[in-house]
Amino acid sequence: MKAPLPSTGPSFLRTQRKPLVLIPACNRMLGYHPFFVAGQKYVDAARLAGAIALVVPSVPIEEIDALLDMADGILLTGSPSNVHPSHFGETVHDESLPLDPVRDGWTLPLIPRALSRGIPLFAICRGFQEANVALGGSLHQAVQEVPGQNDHRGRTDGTAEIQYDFAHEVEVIPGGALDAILDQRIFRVNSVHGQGVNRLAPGLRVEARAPDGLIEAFSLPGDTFNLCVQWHPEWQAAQNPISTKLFQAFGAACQAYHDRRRQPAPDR
Ligand SMILES: N[C@@H](CCC(=O)NCCCC(=O)O)C(=O)O
Repeated sequence: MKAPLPSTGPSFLRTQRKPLVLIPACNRMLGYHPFFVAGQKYVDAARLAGAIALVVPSVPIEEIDALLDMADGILLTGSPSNVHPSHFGETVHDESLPLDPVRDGWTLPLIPRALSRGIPLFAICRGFQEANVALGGSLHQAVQEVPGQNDHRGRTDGTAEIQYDFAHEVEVIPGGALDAILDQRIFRVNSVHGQGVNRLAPGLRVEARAPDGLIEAFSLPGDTFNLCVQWHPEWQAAQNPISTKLFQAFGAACQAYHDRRRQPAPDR
C-alpha cells in the first residue's frame, strides 16, 4: 500500500497529482470584523475541473511570487464589489456600490505575473474586469447608462436561480480560443454585472460579444488557457454543457502545467 502523500511542505506539491487552483478571496465586513470570503460555486467548479481549490486571502505584493510558485491555475471570481475606477483613471460613478480595494491591490499585480509564467487563468465577471484593467484597459462603470448598451445587471427581487437565469445570448468570434473549446457559437448566458469592458487592453483578443456589442469574453496572449468571461459559467456548471466544457478545458490546462512543473518525487 502506498504511503499517504506528505501533507505539508514543498514535497507535498511535488508529489500531489491534482493541480492546485488559487482562488483569491474577497474582503467583507461581517458585523464588526473583516473576513475573507469566496463563493462556494467557484470552489465547486474548480473541483469539477479536476483541481484542488485553494481560497487565498489577500497577500502583500512581495508574497505574490511565492504564491504563484505553488499555483497550477488561477480562478478569479465574481464579486458584488467593483474594481476601483482609479485603476483606469476615473472617479467613482456611484458611491452606493461596494468596492474592494484590498482585492484590487493584489489581484491586479497578480494577473500579469501569472500571465508571464504561463499559469492558466480563468477570470469570471469581476475577475474578467480585473484582467482587462490589470493589462491597461478600462471599464464602463454603469453599462446600462451607456447609449446603445442594454442593462446587464441581474435581478435582485427573487432567488439565486432567478438572478443567475439565462439573460441574453452571446456570439463566439470564430477562430479564437473560446471557439476552439466549444462546439457552439451562439448560446445563452446569465448576466449579473453593472460594469463592463469599455476600452479593451492592448493585446487582448475578443472572444465573444452580447447582442448589444458589449464584450462578453476575451483571451490573454499566451499558449495556455487564459480565458476571461463576463458571465457566470460556475453557476450550476455541472448541469450546463457549455460551462462543463470550459471548466474541463481549464482543468486540463492546469493539469498540464502541473505535470510540466512538478514531476513526482522519485519512489523512495
Ligand atoms: N461588481 C461588478 C462585477 C459583478 C460580479 O462579479 N457579479 C457577481 C456577483 C456575485 C458572484 O460572485 O456570483 C459589476 O457589477 O460589474
